[in-house]
Amino acid sequence: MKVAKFGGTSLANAEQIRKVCQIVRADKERRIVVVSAPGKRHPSDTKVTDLLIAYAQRRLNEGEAASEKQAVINRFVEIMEGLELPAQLSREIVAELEESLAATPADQPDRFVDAVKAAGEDTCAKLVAAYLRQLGEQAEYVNPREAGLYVTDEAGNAQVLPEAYDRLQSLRQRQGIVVFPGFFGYTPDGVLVTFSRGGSDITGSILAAAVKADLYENFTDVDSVYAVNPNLIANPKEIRVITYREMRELAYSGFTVFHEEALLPAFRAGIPVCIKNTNNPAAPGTKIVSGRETKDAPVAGIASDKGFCSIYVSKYLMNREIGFGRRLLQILEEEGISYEHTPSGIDNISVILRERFFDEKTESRVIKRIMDELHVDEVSVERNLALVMIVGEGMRRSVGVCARATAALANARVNLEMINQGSSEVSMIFGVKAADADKAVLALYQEFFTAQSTFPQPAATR
Ligand SMILES: Nc1ncnc2c1ncn2[C@@H]1O[C@H](COP(=O)(O)OP(=O)(O)O)[C@@H](O)[C@H]1O
Ligand SMILES: N[C@@H](CC(=O)OP(=O)(O)O)C(=O)O
Repeated sequence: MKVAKFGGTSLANAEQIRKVCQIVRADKERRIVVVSAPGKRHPSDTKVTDLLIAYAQRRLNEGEAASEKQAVINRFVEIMEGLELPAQLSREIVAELEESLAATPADQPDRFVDAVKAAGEDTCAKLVAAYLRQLGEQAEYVNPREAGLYVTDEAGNAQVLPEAYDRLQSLRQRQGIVVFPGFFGYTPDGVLVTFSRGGSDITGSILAAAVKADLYENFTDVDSVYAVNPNLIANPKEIRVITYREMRELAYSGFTVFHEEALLPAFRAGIPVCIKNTNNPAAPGTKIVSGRETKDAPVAGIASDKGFCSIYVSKYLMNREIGFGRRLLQILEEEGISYEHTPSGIDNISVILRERFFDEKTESRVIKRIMDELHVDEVSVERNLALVMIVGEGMRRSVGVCARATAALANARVNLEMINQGSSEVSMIFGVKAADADKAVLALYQEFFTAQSTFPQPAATR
């Protein structure tokens, strides 16, 4: 049995949905289909999820949002007309959509926004199931609440609860094709909560783990995962096979093609994942597995992500002060801030954070606490940083990867703010100014993936 997830661009209009259904029908093993909400039809278009967010925000601010509501309905009506679904059925689907949108924000705006956002995936699943039936397939829409996709109560950032897996297992016994909306689940008390953005990938992975699928297929709009974001470099090297660990690191730092939280359920259950293209299903795609041969090249991929900042703290004899690191991180914990990395020297330590958790008010509070409570010599904050990451299982066995990377960055005149090699040795992170991030990625790509390397190639050590 396979679980196949289709992303927003794969469902953007009637023509795309026809392709999706053709792919589903082409393999009898594709028994569970997870759908996103319709995405962009062209680069300047708006995803249905973003239309829904605009609707929810305006309802919250102004009480009504008629034109935003109509924009959502129009997208679905256009799709259903294009698929030639019976008028009565289309009216029923639209009526259910309108019912979800009519919910009152009351005093829990987060819950209202989540319920509205989920309507995109929910409506899409209903109409895809209807279209599959129109094609003669036995197909049913399954609601995450009825199926037992239980999640935590964190609006817009749900986490699956362990008991969900047992409940969802029974999907395996269903006859015909199950069409399941991605992106949301319910708390055990019945409150709808969405995953973070891009979270339909997570739904697919959870279902694949729960039903012990042979394969989790993730259909998107590119032939494969590439060694670098194809929006930065044209026609980059395709990755055929990548490990869960490599993909997790790359997804963390900018490979938006697969949600970083989506790997864990499949990984724990040992389910292989394949990223494929709805517009070119014959292409082999990228397989994510637990282990792979690494003799060809040390680096599998290069990713970058902006929006980081760094708190630099120095204090003479910091290395002798027992508990210094804990007390520093405790200040962040008490302020509700998660941190990303902590590169350190003998008498200094930097804490790298996502800027979105560190506005100016928080910054002044945290800096004051660090000075008052830790009596440091110096504390400063640097903003507008990017993290550029090179990732590869083969790096562990290769000499000189760091030298090659830093030489390439130096040649491109990129100043390094920070270097961090994770203890797993699967990745190396370079902190650079956000304005230099693309230049850094290009320089590293040329070094590790093209014949333009200027550095002597060292041999593998063991
Ligand atoms: N390294 C990469 N390899 C492939 N695609 C990437 C990579 N990094 C970023 N992307 C982007 O991810 C997009 C697919 O992800 P997404 O838009 O979330 O798809 P979907 O709507 O199918 O879920 C691609 O169109 C591409 O622009
Ligand atoms: N529709 C949701 C969830 C999702 O996974 O979408 P996509 O498959 O288009 O990335 C979002 O836009 O966040």
